[in-house]
Amino acid sequence: MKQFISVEDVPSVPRLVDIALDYKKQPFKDKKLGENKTLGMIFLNPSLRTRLSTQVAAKNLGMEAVVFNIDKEGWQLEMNDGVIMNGSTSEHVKEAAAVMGQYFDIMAIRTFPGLKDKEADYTEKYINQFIKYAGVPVVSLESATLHPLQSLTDVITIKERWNQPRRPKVVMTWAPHVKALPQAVPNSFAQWMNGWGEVDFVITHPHGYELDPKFSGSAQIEYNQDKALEGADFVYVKNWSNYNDYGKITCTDPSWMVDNAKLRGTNDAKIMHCLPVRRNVVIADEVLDGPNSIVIPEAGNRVWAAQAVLSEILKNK
Ligand SMILES: CCC[C@H](NC(C)=O)C(=O)O
Ligand SMILES: NC(=O)OP(=O)(O)O
Repeated sequence: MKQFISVEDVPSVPRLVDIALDYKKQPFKDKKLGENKTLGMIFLNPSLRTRLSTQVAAKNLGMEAVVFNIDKEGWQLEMNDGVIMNGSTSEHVKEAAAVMGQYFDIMAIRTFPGLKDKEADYTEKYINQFIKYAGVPVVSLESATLHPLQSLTDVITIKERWNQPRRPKVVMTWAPHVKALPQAVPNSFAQWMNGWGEVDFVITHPHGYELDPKFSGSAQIEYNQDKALEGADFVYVKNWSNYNDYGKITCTDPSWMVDNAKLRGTNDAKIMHCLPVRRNVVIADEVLDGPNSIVIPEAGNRVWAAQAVLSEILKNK
């Protein structure tokens, strides 16, 4: 694997999931693989899980992880090529990315969307500039439209819990939020559920909240949340801002919040969320504190997902 930006960078999802589950059983079996190698982790946005789990994964492989909050600690970056830099930007991404490529063997970067310019976000302008100039493999820590480490984690979490011969019904449901959030996590979850191909996948959301069809793909779309949740084995809860009316919040209906009553029609479904979650806005306390929530072990699996990705890139170097 040369980079990890999307499910399209993964030759075999089942094989990568097995590698991750093997690391979960034997975390230190490849602790020399990354010896004398350095992972640079560049953040343009906040993070808890991605930052900490990827650092632990690097350590498990013997790698040194260097974390840089470039939005707070670095120079203001110019992302547009060919401009006269006489404004507020002090350094061009051409130099910044190339210099960091001199220091690191692998670069990992988080670049949230601006949610203003749909074209800039959906052409992945920012992360593609880093890929173009870094000169080393790049791992996405969540880009404008995708979050592949989270989605690999979610596949791992479903795979390790499902032991019935039939395909599980997995339902991703929109839920309200007080801020306009990216579509990256739901885009990515849909892309991986479709790419993995081992589940019956349904997406439910209010009218107008359709995701980019290139990500929702073959998923069944159901606008009636209760109908969608009938018989669900896994419920993946996530808010996202409107893709069609780009970056806007066009629905604030609190009845989309997931509570125990909402889950009555499911097949005793396990509840998933990438975190951070707004309690009692997105998911009710009674669900998050109940026996069916697996959001904490789901977050724990972030380490094994990152370790599998880093090891596959190191083996390719
Ligand atoms: C992993 C989630 C990161 C981000 N969440 C927030 C709150 O910005 C999102 O919804 O994409
Ligand atoms: N799920 C996830 O990526 O969490 P952070 O934004 O805290 O890294």
